[in-house]
Amino acid sequence: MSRPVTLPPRNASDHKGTFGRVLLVGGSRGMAGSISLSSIAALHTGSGLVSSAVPDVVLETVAGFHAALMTIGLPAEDGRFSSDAWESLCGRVSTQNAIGTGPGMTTESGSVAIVEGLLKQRQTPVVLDADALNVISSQGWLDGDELARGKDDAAVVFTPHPGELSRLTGVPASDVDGQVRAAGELSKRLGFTIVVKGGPTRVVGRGSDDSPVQTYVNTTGNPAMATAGCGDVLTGVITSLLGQGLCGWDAARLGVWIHGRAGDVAASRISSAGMTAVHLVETLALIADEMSE
Ligand SMILES: NC(=O)C1=CN([C@@H]2O[C@H](COP(=O)(O)OP(=O)(O)OC[C@H]3O[C@@H](n4cnc5c(N)ncnc54)[C@H](O)[C@@H]3O)[C@@H](O)[C@H]2O)[C@@H](O)CC1
Ligand SMILES: Nc1ncnc2c1ncn2[C@@H]1O[C@H](COP(=O)(O)OP(=O)(O)O)[C@@H](O)[C@H]1O
Ligand SMILES: [Mg+2]
Repeated sequence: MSRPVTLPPRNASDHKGTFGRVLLVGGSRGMAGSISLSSIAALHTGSGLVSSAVPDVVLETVAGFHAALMTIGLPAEDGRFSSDAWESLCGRVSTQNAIGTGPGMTTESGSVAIVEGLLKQRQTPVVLDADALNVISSQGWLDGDELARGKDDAAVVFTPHPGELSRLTGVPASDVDGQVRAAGELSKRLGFTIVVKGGPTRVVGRGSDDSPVQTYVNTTGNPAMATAGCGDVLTGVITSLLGQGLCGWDAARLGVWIHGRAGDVAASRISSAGMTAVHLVETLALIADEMSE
């Protein structure tokens, strides 16, 4: 049960500001649950303040999932972000300790502008998942080195499943070793940390600017997690850990570890076939102290 890295224990003088302010951006009409799961996962892994920025047509739905969540309604069209959503969001970016985006947001023009804006800014760490990654592949933004991170830039963490990674790299989902190699090349070229999801999940990245790209193989998790929304939960976990001050490499490794551990505990308490992402996110709250010394 060895953790790849630990969080410090909480002190008596700590307050919510100590544990970071994070923002989860995504969702659409029909996929309001995805970004809600990400946001609740951030609350359940220790973030002090969590907001969800969603198309305003789903604001009440998302707010109704958890009373501790703050919600920001962004301009919407046909149930998803409209092209001016980024203009409403961009002023809030620098107020956050970390931002996660992608779950449930579709790849329409509003999402394209949000992903572009978040990649261009370099102050706030970001996690990109699901449709944020699909936007990047469809726009061909990985072809050049424009997105490359320098040593003073905030972390970028990608969390693709094999289908998304195939769209990003061209390596088919069936070629696991090839996908890990392609993720390593991407990480080396652009300085990102890349979570290659699967059984087991691998994290590819580097701990500091002068260390080589490494691969961490996660030891937790199981096939009960092969159910809708479990990846959305991971997006929120890693965003939460970045917001608590971990670097991309540490947030991704500890994130996949606690996420898989919650999956193991939930599967044994519920059942392998019957466990859902809701059980997973509830279990995270019960075991979150396992991340601390
Ligand atoms: N409750 C919700 O609102 C949910 C919304 N979701 C959203 O639904 C949208 C579509 O995402 P999906 O991931 O379902 O669709 P995708 O089309 O990205 O992924 C599904 C395909 O990817 C491949 N794939 C996925 N995992 C694989 C694996 N382990 N091995 C091999 N191939 C694999 C398969 O070809 C599969 O058909 C996203 O916006 C996503 O965030 C999902 O996250 C599920 C839950
Ligand atoms: N067989 C498995 N073994 C271990 N973990 C798994 C397995 N199947 C799925 N998972 C985990 O569940 C999550 C699924 O993510 P993803 O495909 O993005 O789901 P969704 O988009 O539906 O939320 C990943 O973190 C993955 O590692
Ligand atoms: Mg996913």
